[in-house]
Amino acid sequence: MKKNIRVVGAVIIDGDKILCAQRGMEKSLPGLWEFPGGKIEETETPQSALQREIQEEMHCRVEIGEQVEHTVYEYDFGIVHLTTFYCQLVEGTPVLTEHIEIQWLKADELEQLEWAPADIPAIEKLKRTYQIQK
Ligand SMILES: Nc1nc2c([nH]c(=O)n2[C@H]2C[C@H](O)[C@@H](COP(=O)(O)OP(=O)(O)OP(=O)(O)O)O2)c(=O)[nH]1
Repeated sequence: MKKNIRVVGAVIIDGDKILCAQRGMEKSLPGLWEFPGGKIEETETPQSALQREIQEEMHCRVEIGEQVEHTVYEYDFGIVHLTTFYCQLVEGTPVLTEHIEIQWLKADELEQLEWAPADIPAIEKLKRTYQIQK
């Protein structure tokens, strides 16, 4: 049986732009785009895991808001349960550590990147939400 992997991702919003991060080439899903974040550890809530991951990966602190989307996607290496949350930067600016590249894009530009498959529902939801606001 495949292992279940619980993952959180931060949809960091600054004005009308969203932070996108490109995965390293030595990782699973090499070179695909994702929301910064990672696996939830045993003792963590989704929010505390997200806060820790953003601190570790981006060297900044965020305020975590509403859930954007929850998706379950079966990869060859396991079943990823991905929950994404709206976040605002409250301290520091994101820096590159383990990602290859970061980009700030508008919601309707997100689909220009090649995203990890588990992220597609969140990308579509963000695009719809943005269209309603316009
Ligand atoms: N952080 C993050 N991970 C995602 C997203 N979408 C998606 O399918 N994933 C997958 C990639 C990884 O398999 C897993 C996140 O684990 P991680 O970020 O802690 O793991 P990792 O890449 O450092 O290590 P590994 O999977 O290469 O072992 O979830 C996303 O938007 N953000």
